[in-house]
Amino acid sequence: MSGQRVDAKVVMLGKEYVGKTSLVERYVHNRFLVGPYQNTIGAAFVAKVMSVGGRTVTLGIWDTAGSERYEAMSRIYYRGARAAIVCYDLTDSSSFERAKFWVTELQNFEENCRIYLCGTKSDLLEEDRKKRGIDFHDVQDYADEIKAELFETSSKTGQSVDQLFQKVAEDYVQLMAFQVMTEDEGVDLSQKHSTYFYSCCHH
Ligand SMILES: Nc1nc2c(ncn2[C@@H]2O[C@H](COP(=O)(O)OP(=O)(O)OP(=O)(O)O)[C@@H](O)[C@H]2O)c(=O)[nH]1
Repeated sequence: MSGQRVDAKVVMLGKEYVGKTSLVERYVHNRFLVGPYQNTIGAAFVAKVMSVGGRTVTLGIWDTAGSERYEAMSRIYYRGARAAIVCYDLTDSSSFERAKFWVTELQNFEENCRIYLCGTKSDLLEEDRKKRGIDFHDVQDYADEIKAELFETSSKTGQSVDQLFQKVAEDYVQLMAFQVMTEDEGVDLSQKHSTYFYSCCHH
Protein backbone atom coordinates (compact mmCIF):
# COMPACT_ATOMS: atom_id res chain seq x y z
CA MET A 1 0.00 0.00 0.00
CA SER A 2 3.05 2.21 -0.17
CA GLY A 3 2.30 5.64 -1.58
CA GLN A 4 -1.44 5.26 -1.13
CA ARG A 5 -3.12 8.56 -0.77
CA VAL A 6 -6.17 9.38 1.26
CA ASP A 7 -8.52 11.40 -0.93
CA ALA A 8 -10.93 12.55 1.72
CA LYS A 9 -10.56 12.84 5.45
CA VAL A 10 -13.69 11.83 7.31
CA VAL A 11 -14.14 12.34 11.03
CA MET A 12 -16.55 10.56 13.35
CA LEU A 13 -17.86 12.80 16.14
CA GLY A 14 -20.42 12.38 18.90
CA LYS A 15 -20.99 11.64 22.53
CA GLU A 16 -19.41 8.60 24.08
CA TYR A 17 -21.31 5.35 23.67
CA VAL A 18 -23.32 6.51 20.64
CA GLY A 19 -21.69 3.85 18.48
CA LYS A 20 -19.06 5.59 16.35
CA THR A 21 -16.57 2.73 16.54
CA SER A 22 -19.30 0.20 15.82
CA LEU A 23 -20.29 2.14 12.71
CA VAL A 24 -16.73 2.08 11.40
CA GLU A 25 -16.37 -1.60 12.28
CA ARG A 26 -19.57 -2.45 10.43
CA TYR A 27 -18.59 -0.45 7.40
CA VAL A 28 -14.95 -1.47 7.12
CA HIS A 29 -15.07 -5.05 8.42
CA ASN A 30 -18.77 -5.83 8.07
CA ARG A 31 -18.99 -7.03 11.66
CA PHE A 32 -20.61 -6.04 14.92
CA LEU A 33 -18.52 -6.74 17.96
CA VAL A 34 -20.36 -7.96 20.98
CA GLY A 35 -18.94 -7.94 24.45
CA PRO A 36 -18.33 -5.32 27.09
CA TYR A 37 -18.24 -1.73 25.87
CA GLN A 38 -14.77 -0.25 25.75
CA ASN A 39 -14.40 3.43 25.09
CA THR A 40 -12.07 4.77 22.46
CA ILE A 41 -9.05 6.52 23.89
CA GLY A 42 -7.68 9.33 21.76
CA ALA A 43 -8.64 8.33 18.24
CA ALA A 44 -8.31 5.54 15.75
CA PHE A 45 -7.68 5.68 12.01
CA VAL A 46 -8.61 3.41 9.17
CA ALA A 47 -8.43 3.87 5.40
CA LYS A 48 -11.13 2.43 3.17
CA VAL A 49 -10.87 2.17 -0.59
CA MET A 50 -14.15 2.36 -2.41
CA SER A 51 -15.57 2.80 -5.87
CA VAL A 52 -17.79 5.65 -6.96
CA GLY A 53 -18.99 5.58 -10.54
CA GLY A 54 -15.95 3.62 -11.64
CA ARG A 55 -13.58 5.93 -9.80
CA THR A 56 -11.53 4.78 -6.83
CA VAL A 57 -11.78 6.92 -3.73
CA THR A 58 -9.93 6.35 -0.49
CA LEU A 59 -11.60 7.61 2.63
CA GLY A 60 -9.37 8.19 5.66
CA ILE A 61 -11.68 7.74 8.61
CA TRP A 62 -10.81 9.14 12.02
CA ASP A 63 -12.85 7.62 14.81
CA THR A 64 -12.63 10.01 17.76
CA ALA A 65 -13.23 9.37 21.44
CA GLY A 66 -16.61 10.65 22.57
CA SER A 67 -15.72 11.25 26.18
CA GLU A 68 -15.61 14.96 27.02
CA ARG A 69 -12.24 14.25 28.57
CA TYR A 70 -10.88 13.98 25.02
CA GLU A 71 -12.75 16.96 23.59
CA ALA A 72 -9.61 19.00 22.89
CA MET A 73 -8.11 16.03 21.08
CA SER A 74 -11.18 15.50 18.94
CA ARG A 75 -10.78 19.06 17.69
CA ILE A 76 -7.41 18.09 16.25
CA TYR A 77 -9.00 15.29 14.26
CA TYR A 78 -11.66 17.32 12.49
CA ARG A 79 -9.13 19.78 11.09
CA GLY A 80 -9.10 19.56 7.33
CA ALA A 81 -11.88 17.00 7.28
CA ARG A 82 -14.01 16.92 4.11
CA ALA A 83 -16.82 15.21 5.93
CA ALA A 84 -17.95 14.79 9.50
CA ILE A 85 -20.32 12.04 10.53
CA VAL A 86 -21.90 13.49 13.65
CA CYS A 87 -23.51 10.65 15.56
CA TYR A 88 -26.24 10.57 18.14
CA ASP A 89 -27.99 7.61 19.73
CA LEU A 90 -31.63 7.52 18.59
CA THR A 91 -32.64 6.43 22.09
CA ASP A 92 -30.69 9.11 23.98
CA SER A 93 -31.77 12.76 23.70
CA SER A 94 -28.67 14.02 25.53
CA SER A 95 -26.55 12.59 22.74
CA PHE A 96 -28.45 14.76 20.26
CA GLU A 97 -27.58 17.85 22.31
CA ARG A 98 -23.96 16.76 22.11
CA ALA A 99 -24.28 16.32 18.36
CA LYS A 100 -25.47 19.91 18.11
CA PHE A 101 -22.36 21.00 19.99
CA TRP A 102 -20.14 19.34 17.36
CA VAL A 103 -22.16 20.84 14.52
CA THR A 104 -21.62 24.33 15.96
CA GLU A 105 -17.91 23.61 16.30
CA LEU A 106 -17.69 22.54 12.67
CA GLN A 107 -19.69 25.51 11.46
CA ASN A 108 -17.39 27.86 13.34
CA PHE A 109 -14.04 26.28 12.62
CA GLU A 110 -14.29 23.95 9.62
CA GLU A 111 -16.70 25.51 7.19
CA ASN A 112 -15.65 23.36 4.22
CA CYS A 113 -16.51 20.20 6.06
CA ARG A 114 -19.79 18.59 5.00
CA ILE A 115 -21.92 17.40 7.87
CA TYR A 116 -23.81 14.11 7.96
CA LEU A 117 -26.09 13.56 10.92
CA CYS A 118 -26.30 9.94 11.92
CA GLY A 119 -28.87 8.56 14.35
CA THR A 120 -27.48 5.24 15.56
CA LYS A 121 -28.90 1.97 16.96
CA SER A 122 -32.08 2.01 14.87
CA ASP A 123 -32.52 -1.71 15.68
CA LEU A 124 -33.46 -0.68 19.22
CA LEU A 125 -36.41 1.28 17.83
CA GLU A 126 -37.54 -1.71 15.86
CA GLU A 127 -37.71 -3.60 19.14
CA ASP A 128 -39.67 -0.81 20.82
CA ARG A 129 -40.70 2.41 19.03
CA LYS A 130 -41.24 4.15 22.37
CA LYS A 131 -37.48 4.10 22.85
CA ARG A 132 -37.02 6.94 20.33
CA GLY A 133 -35.49 9.74 22.36
CA ILE A 134 -35.86 12.62 19.88
CA ASP A 135 -38.72 13.26 17.51
CA PHE A 136 -37.74 12.38 13.95
CA HIS A 137 -39.29 15.56 12.50
CA ASP A 138 -37.37 17.76 14.93
CA VAL A 139 -34.13 16.15 13.79
CA GLN A 140 -35.11 16.45 10.14
CA ASP A 141 -35.90 20.17 10.62
CA TYR A 142 -32.52 20.63 12.27
CA ALA A 143 -30.77 18.75 9.48
CA ASP A 144 -32.48 20.98 6.90
CA GLU A 145 -31.48 24.06 8.86
CA ILE A 146 -27.81 23.11 8.89
CA LYS A 147 -27.97 21.65 5.34
CA ALA A 148 -26.91 18.22 6.50
CA GLU A 149 -27.87 14.80 5.24
CA LEU A 150 -29.66 12.68 7.82
CA PHE A 151 -29.25 8.92 8.21
CA GLU A 152 -30.61 6.45 10.72
CA THR A 153 -28.35 3.44 10.98
CA SER A 154 -27.85 0.22 12.87
CA SER A 155 -24.40 -1.25 13.16
CA LYS A 156 -25.99 -4.34 14.61
CA THR A 157 -28.09 -5.13 11.53
CA GLY A 158 -26.08 -3.06 9.05
CA GLN A 159 -29.08 -0.88 8.16
CA SER A 160 -28.08 2.15 6.05
CA VAL A 161 -24.41 1.94 7.04
CA ASP A 162 -23.06 1.37 3.52
CA GLN A 163 -25.43 4.01 2.17
CA LEU A 164 -24.06 6.57 4.61
CA PHE A 165 -20.41 6.11 3.66
CA GLN A 166 -21.27 5.75 -0.01
CA LYS A 167 -23.03 9.12 0.10
CA VAL A 168 -19.99 10.67 1.79
CA ALA A 169 -17.75 9.36 -1.01
CA GLU A 170 -20.18 10.34 -3.78
CA ASP A 171 -20.48 13.88 -2.47
CA TYR A 172 -16.73 14.11 -2.31
CA VAL A 173 -16.34 12.96 -5.92
CA GLN A 174 -19.03 15.36 -7.06
CA LEU A 175 -17.33 18.23 -5.27
CA MET A 176 -13.98 17.31 -6.78
CA ALA A 177 -15.52 17.36 -10.24
CA PHE A 178 -15.90 21.10 -9.73
CA GLN A 179 -12.49 21.68 -8.25
CA VAL A 180 -9.05 21.39 -9.70
CA MET A 181 -7.02 18.92 -7.69
CA THR A 182 -3.79 20.39 -6.41
CA GLU A 183 -0.66 18.41 -5.83
CA ASP A 184 -0.59 18.85 -2.09
CA GLU A 185 -4.10 17.65 -1.40
CA GLY A 186 -4.56 14.49 0.60
CA VAL A 187 -2.25 12.75 2.97
CA ASP A 188 0.54 10.59 1.61
CA LEU A 189 0.31 7.41 3.62
CA SER A 190 3.78 6.35 2.48
CA GLN A 191 4.94 8.73 5.21
CA LYS A 192 3.33 6.50 7.79
CA HIS A 193 4.60 3.23 9.12
CA SER A 194 1.48 1.36 8.16
CA THR A 195 -1.44 2.08 5.91
CA TYR A 196 -4.37 0.07 7.11
CA PHE A 197 -4.31 0.33 10.81
CA TYR A 198 -6.22 1.37 13.79
CA SER A 199 -3.63 3.71 15.18
CA CYS A 200 -3.40 4.29 18.85
CA CYS A 201 -5.78 3.43 21.20
CA HIS A 202 -9.12 2.02 20.38
CA HIS A 203 -10.34 -0.08 23.23
N1 LIG B 1 -28.18 -2.32 19.65
C1 LIG B 1 -27.14 -1.65 19.16
N2 LIG B 1 -26.09 -1.37 19.94
C2 LIG B 1 -25.06 -0.67 19.40
C3 LIG B 1 -25.08 -0.22 18.06
N3 LIG B 1 -23.94 0.45 17.82
C4 LIG B 1 -23.24 0.40 18.96
N4 LIG B 1 -23.90 -0.27 19.92
C5 LIG B 1 -23.43 -0.54 21.28
O1 LIG B 1 -23.23 0.71 21.95
C6 LIG B 1 -22.06 0.64 22.75
C7 LIG B 1 -21.08 1.74 22.38
O2 LIG B 1 -20.62 1.51 21.07
P1 LIG B 1 -19.23 2.12 20.54
O3 LIG B 1 -19.21 1.88 19.07
O4 LIG B 1 -18.08 1.62 21.32
O5 LIG B 1 -19.46 3.65 20.86
P2 LIG B 1 -18.48 4.91 20.62
O6 LIG B 1 -19.32 6.04 20.16
O7 LIG B 1 -17.36 4.52 19.71
O8 LIG B 1 -17.96 5.18 22.08
P3 LIG B 1 -16.66 6.04 22.53
O9 LIG B 1 -15.48 5.27 22.04
O10 LIG B 1 -16.73 6.08 24.03
O11 LIG B 1 -16.77 7.40 21.94
C8 LIG B 1 -21.47 -0.76 22.59
O12 LIG B 1 -21.93 -1.56 23.66
C9 LIG B 1 -22.07 -1.23 21.28
O13 LIG B 1 -22.22 -2.64 21.20
C10 LIG B 1 -26.24 -0.54 17.25
O14 LIG B 1 -26.35 -0.20 16.08
N5 LIG B 1 -27.23 -1.24 17.86
